[in-house]
Amino acid sequence: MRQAWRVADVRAAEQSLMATLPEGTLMQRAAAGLARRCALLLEDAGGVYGARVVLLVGSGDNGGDALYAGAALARRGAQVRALLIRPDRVHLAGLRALRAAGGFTVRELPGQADLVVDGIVGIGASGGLRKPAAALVEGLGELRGRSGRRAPVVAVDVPSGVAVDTGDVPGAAVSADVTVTFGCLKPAHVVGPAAVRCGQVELVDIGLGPVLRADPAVSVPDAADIAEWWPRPDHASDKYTRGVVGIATGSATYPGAALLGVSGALAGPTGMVRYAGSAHAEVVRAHPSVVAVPRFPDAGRAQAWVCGSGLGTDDDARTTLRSVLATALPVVLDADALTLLIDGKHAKDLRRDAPVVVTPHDGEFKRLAGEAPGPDRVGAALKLASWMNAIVLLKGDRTIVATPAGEVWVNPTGTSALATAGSGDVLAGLLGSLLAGGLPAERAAVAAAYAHGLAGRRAAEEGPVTAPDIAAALRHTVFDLTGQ
Ligand SMILES: NC(=O)C1=CN([C@@H]2O[C@H](COP(=O)(O)OP(=O)(O)OC[C@H]3O[C@@H](n4cnc5c(N)ncnc54)[C@H](OP(=O)(O)O)[C@@H]3O)[C@@H](O)[C@H]2O)[C@@H](O)CC1
Ligand SMILES: Nc1ncnc2c1ncn2[C@@H]1O[C@H](COP(=O)(O)OP(=O)(O)O)[C@@H](O)[C@H]1O
Repeated sequence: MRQAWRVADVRAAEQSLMATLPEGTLMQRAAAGLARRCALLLEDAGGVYGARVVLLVGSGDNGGDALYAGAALARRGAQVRALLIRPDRVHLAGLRALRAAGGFTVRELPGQADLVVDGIVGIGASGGLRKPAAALVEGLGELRGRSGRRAPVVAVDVPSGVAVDTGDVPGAAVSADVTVTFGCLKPAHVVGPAAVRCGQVELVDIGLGPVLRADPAVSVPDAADIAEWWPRPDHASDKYTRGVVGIATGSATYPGAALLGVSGALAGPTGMVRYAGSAHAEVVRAHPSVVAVPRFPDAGRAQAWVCGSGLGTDDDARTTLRSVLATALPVVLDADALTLLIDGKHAKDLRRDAPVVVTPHDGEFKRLAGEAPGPDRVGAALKLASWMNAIVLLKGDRTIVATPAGEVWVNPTGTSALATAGSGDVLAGLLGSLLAGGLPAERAAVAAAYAHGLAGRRAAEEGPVTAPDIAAALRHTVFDLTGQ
């Protein structure tokens, strides 16, 4: 698992660490790590000696990092030019170091470069990127160097122009190939459109870990977490002890939603899938192992229910939702179930002892919360989770899972291949199976999003992706993750 901290917490940790160290130590550590990564990129593209390096240098310590790293590269024979955003305000010691190493300043962006270092602004940024920096960053991706290669852009700490604590990109911003960050990750590295701007993120240890005492703003699961959490059968298991998941989705009008939810559930860890709804005949035809009945009261016992997509919003659908919520079981509410909650004004404080996971996309979120997630997706998901007293899985490129207790996870495996009709139905079914298999609701949501994203990627390797392809790829994905 990786974790990211907010700027105020990073600053506090840096202050307490700096108090124990000679002045400038942290910047030297940061710049050394930055120079090392830049040198690796240049070595891959013809060597450091003679390479043309352009530094974009803002007026704060972010610019200082860039200048010291530039000095290190100049000492290895690179031609380093620094474009100072505000020549009247620059990290003077860093500039002296660059000049002493043979680097110099320029007034305009050179026509050619083998590497660009973005040190315009780091965690001290406030608001969108201002002029003249805003105009400067637009053309960066076009710079070319030796043998016509596009110059990679290395961002110092964060790409300039992103909102560090929220991951929003309010205006012009750098798109980096590599972001070298210091001490710990920040939310912009993992969430929102900013995460995409970071490229590959490399963390340089500057000794911050032991003094970073605040709770992280977000956690990011990795494959080892998911493998550890995923329920597995053992020699004493039978189909019931592995858990039974119930699917109450789809309708005569939308049988596909039922089929997709069931196919997601079948890829999960439970020993049995039950289905209740008017698509029962189609479900059994496509998936003979499923026990399917037309009505929820006749469905038999399950350990968790999934309710919503394709269900419709008529009286029958309302009755089914009411029955599902009346159980003492964990439930996943998706799509039409969310609409029914809103129409019935029942979204606030669901007051159930067993957990509820709601899985809105942005449109559903807007209807549930009364406003779109906006630029702070993590903050918005947390607010809705607290208001509903439910776990919120806010779908998107970096799907967010937020709990009423204030924990937040961001899924790193998303792919735009998932943006296809019915993909969310597969996710809801899988999530229900993980809940029924005994995972705590927060972990079930995180694990489902993780595996769903990997399955989308895997399916995309074979061509354009539809929701059944995601469900099919889930089996292989789960095997890769868990060895079973
Ligand atoms: N602290 C540490 O121990 C360590 C810190 N380290 C490094 O320091 C960085 C933080 O440095 P920092 O605090 O000097 O802030 P920084 O990101 O350079 O920005 C401030 C400058 O930017 C300007 N500016 C602001 N917003 C702007 C905008 N929208 N558009 C344009 N300009 C804008 C602002 O101008 P002003 O608003 O004052 O006019 C001010 O001049 C951190 O990210 C890391 O790289 C590492 O060395 C490791 C140890
Ligand atoms: N651009 C994107 N990048 C990555 N994942 C996406 C993107 N757009 C949508 N997704 C994912 O695709 C799924 C779509 O779900 P949903 O909107 O409920 O679709 P449907 O209702 O058709 O099943 C979600 O898991 C969401 O996170």
